[in-house]
Amino acid sequence: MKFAVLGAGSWGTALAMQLARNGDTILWGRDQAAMAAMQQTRSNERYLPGIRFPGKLIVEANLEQAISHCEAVLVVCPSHAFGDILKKIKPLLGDRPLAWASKGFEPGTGRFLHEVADEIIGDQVPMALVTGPSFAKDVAMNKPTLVAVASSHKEFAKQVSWALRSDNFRAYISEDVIGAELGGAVKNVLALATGIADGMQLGDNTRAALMTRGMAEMMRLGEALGCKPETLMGLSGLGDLVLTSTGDLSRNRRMGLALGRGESIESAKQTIGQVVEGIGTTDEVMRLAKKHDIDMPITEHVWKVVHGELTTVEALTALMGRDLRPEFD
Ligand SMILES: NC(=O)C1=CN([C@@H]2O[C@H](COP(=O)(O)OP(=O)(O)OC[C@H]3O[C@@H](n4cnc5c(N)ncnc54)[C@H](O)[C@@H]3O)[C@@H](O)[C@H]2O)C=CC1
Ligand SMILES: O=C(CO)COP(=O)(O)O
Repeated sequence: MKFAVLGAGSWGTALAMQLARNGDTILWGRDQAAMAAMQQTRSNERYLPGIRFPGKLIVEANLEQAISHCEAVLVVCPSHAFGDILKKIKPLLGDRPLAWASKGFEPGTGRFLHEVADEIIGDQVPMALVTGPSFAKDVAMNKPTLVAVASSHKEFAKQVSWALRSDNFRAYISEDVIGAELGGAVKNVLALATGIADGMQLGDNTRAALMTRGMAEMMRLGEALGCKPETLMGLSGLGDLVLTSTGDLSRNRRMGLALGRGESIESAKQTIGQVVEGIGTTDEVMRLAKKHDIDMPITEHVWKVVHGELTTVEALTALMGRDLRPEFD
């Protein structure tokens, strides 16, 4: 199946490279100059410097051309741009199936991306999402990686998973779309939390505690939303939480590290220079937690730090001072 990958940031480029290891794959990005440079160097020097594209990756700066020459579309943009891109491609999509690999919620409404896709595209085409522990750089460098493909259309999930498959890449399929999306979003908030703790040099015990109790928060919210617990314990939840809470390639972790060292969000954003989904996702996870009356103290205290209501030290003191309770309710 020939994909057009829409979004030529680090993850879109890496996924297009992975698909192109198997067959012709189109990579489209909105920045004409950046696409021309990619065409010339056969690499994405801004996001994945020095890593050459496979021969079957086709760089395309024209959106209509990209879609008309593909059999399926994979959208890989920041979550805040997801709805806009879908509206733009809807008239071009025809009966091509649609996948995405963005992680997060629609800002302002807190809707899951599959809800946004359902509203804009409807049941016009099969849909799936790709998620799990996968740093773009490692995938671009062809390091062994496992992801999950979630869809209510099992056949399309299988097609995506086969299109992505290689000696160093395996994609497991799942029918739990909400669980897969929730895991990939909440782990970004928890990567901020563990990053903050590491930036404050609180040590290994603290990181393990935040990851474990953060996981408990994810599971509580997941239960309220009807997710399968095993999805959250799998690649899209725990797997991605471990990766982004411990791996310094994570932009969310690096944002947390900067906040923990006392830097401002704005200055850290400048330094990182790429999308940090966890900042906006914190608002949307809090919105969901309140709506479903779920206790999520780590998320809540990340929210307070991000919104300047507490310093990192005050947040730590407040979390450590909470009432004692059973580990499992
Ligand atoms: N980088 C990674 O390792 C991974 C990223 N993701 C997710 O993939 C999504 C994209 O992230 P990255 O590629 O890493 O971000 P990035 O910061 O590397 O690049 C973002 C790209 O999106 C483009 N973009 C922004 N608004 C757009 C719009 N309205 N229309 C078209 N293009 C637009 C930008 O021009 C830029 O090329 C995020 O949701 C992220 O959480 C998921 C797994 C791994
Ligand atoms: O989702 C990711 C890896 O699975 C990338 O994480 P960051 O967005 O924190 O870099």
